[in-house]
Amino acid sequence: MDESIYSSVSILKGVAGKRLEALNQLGIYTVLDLLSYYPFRYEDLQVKDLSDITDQEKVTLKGVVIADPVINSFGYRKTRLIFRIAIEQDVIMVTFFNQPYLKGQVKAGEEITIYGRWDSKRSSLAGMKIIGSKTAEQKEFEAVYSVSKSIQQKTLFNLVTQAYELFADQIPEIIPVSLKEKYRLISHKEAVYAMHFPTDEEQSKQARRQIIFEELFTFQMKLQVLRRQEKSVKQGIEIAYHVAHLRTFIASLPFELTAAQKRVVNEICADLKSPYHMQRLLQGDVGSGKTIVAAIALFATVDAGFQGALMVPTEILAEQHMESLDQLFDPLQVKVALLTGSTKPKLRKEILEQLANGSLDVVIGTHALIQEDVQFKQLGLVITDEQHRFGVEQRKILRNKGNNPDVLFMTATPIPRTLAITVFGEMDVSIIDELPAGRIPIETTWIRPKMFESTLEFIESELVKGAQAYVICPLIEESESLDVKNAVDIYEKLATYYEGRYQVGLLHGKMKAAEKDTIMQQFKENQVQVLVSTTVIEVGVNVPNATTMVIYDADRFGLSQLHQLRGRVGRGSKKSYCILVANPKTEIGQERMKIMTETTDGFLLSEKDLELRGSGDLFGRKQSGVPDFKVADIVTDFGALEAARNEAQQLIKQPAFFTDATYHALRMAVGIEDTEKLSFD
Ligand SMILES: Nc1ncnc2c1ncn2[C@@H]1O[C@H](COP(=O)(O)OP(=O)(O)OP(=O)(O)O)[C@@H](O)[C@H]1O
Repeated sequence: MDESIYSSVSILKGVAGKRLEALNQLGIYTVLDLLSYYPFRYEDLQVKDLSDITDQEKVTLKGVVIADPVINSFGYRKTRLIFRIAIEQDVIMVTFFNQPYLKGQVKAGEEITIYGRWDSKRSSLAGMKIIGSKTAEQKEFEAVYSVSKSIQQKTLFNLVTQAYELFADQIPEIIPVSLKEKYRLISHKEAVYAMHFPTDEEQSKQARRQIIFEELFTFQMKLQVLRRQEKSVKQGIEIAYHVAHLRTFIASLPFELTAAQKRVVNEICADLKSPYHMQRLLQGDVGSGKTIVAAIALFATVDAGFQGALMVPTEILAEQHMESLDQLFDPLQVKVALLTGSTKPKLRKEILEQLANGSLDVVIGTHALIQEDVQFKQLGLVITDEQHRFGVEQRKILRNKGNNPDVLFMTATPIPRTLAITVFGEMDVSIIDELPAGRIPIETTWIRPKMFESTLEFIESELVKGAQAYVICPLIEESESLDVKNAVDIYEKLATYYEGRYQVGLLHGKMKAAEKDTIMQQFKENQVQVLVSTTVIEVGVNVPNATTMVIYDADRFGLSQLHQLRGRVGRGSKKSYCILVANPKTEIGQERMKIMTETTDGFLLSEKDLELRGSGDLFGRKQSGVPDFKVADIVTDFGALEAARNEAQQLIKQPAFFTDATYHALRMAVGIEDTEKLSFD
């Protein structure tokens, strides 16, 4: 018989047609899916003492039936089954509406356990179900499933029961015995049983522990397998740079690298030199100095005779990187070019030719880099900045442009460790966890919109000292053109206010690229002192002379985004300020503002963001590939996540730990076709 736990649920009795459809809608296709469809909560059926319960609480009470019940009819075909029970010295009334058939279970002199809603004024219980009598076995917990209109709790529960009875022995055990012992985990079979049919709280806790670990472990194994495949199937490029050249280059920089920068440079360079394909995520808080690390990696690549590409999400950022890299590379005869959507056709053609014949060493650009006609002679390294803004597909296209070049992803959004491990688990991670010396922490204040006028004076007190300021405009959800209107209004207001003393500039997404460049350039050169902008400047912009950041509607941004915006100031040696203008209506909104004023630690903020908003909101769950675990939660189960990751990393090197059965279970869970080989070597 080839019916198995991996077969369609339709092999169960009573599953066909509409019911099958309803199950499918809940994501239940196979018997295993059904058994893994866990209750989202349990009804506590533990018997309570009368002295411990409050009015309208749902409780379980146990007593002795005083006399046989009576049935009253009322209204149209409505009935009331009424009886009294004695609970020690007390007597209470119990009423069941419209369930006259229960009469047979209620017998004078017998013990009975009833679940219902307590009415303390009347000393009565509105019965919901009889959970223990002479004829019914008593449970302390009852599973509650999230169901749809087309399928009922009871039906689902009965199907789960049927599936368990038939297929319990086939419930896959993925976790090797050695790990189970180490983490004192029960078997998956026991866990599945206890998830659906727990008899006490302890059992249900043990079950959750097992399921959480199993989910996280399976996911981490999957990442490890993918990564192994990537490493073994595709050999990377060996970038054999000259250490002495690299040292000279680093020594020529205008500043000494921080210890953290040195560490990540070492990590990246070791990867470049190895014949493996590098997939590394470089994480660093705003202003921590990632650009220079990218520059060093690009230099090493060029030194070894390869080309490098740096892909960024906005033209403004591309321009900015072009400028700073050109300054560094020009004296060394490293040729750099900028390629964006607004590069003129003639220049574009030239750049493409030079990339193809190898006379251009480094190209910096936006998504224009991934167009089909862009070909490289010897692409060795691809760096993508702010990688979560690019889709996976776009990254792949760029990667495929060479002979499997090394890849470095940079992100200024401090991804919480929890997320980094889950989402980017297949990558190596380098972290810059230190800011260059001499930075003064940014002072953040939160004001109400009506106090905005006073900020104008404050800004001026900074302008007087020769510094510059950003003003980020209110957000309009529905329409970018309304955002622009807001920006224009504020721009006009400020331009009038500072007229004759300071120049105010305006920047928004609807402007042409050339206009944006001009205004950015003017701001960089301090010809414009106050830049009014929509959020287009959010990522990467580096004007160290700017010391004030005013953010309108601050409560409508996530903490990570606010931190990004705030990170545009405090990039030099001058003291900087951030003013949040907001009138949050919700408590969470207020808490967010408060947290912002209390810390400038980007990692802490993004952890908080995750707590307050949930991981889905941080990058958009679908895009980020944050897996939808059934029970595990990457924030609260962080400890288990780390353990699972470490174990997966070890185990992938020691396949002997897997028995045929666990190996098969893992293969099924990871979703690897039979024809593919799980690569362990
Ligand atoms: N080791 C260092 N010592 C002093 N200044 C440094 C050092 N490293 C970088 N800087 C300077 O710090 C500023 C911020 O660096 P950079 O623009 O690379 O930050 P970033 O990590 O890209 O930040 P963001 O993600 O916000 O763009 C720049 O002006 C840069 O020249």
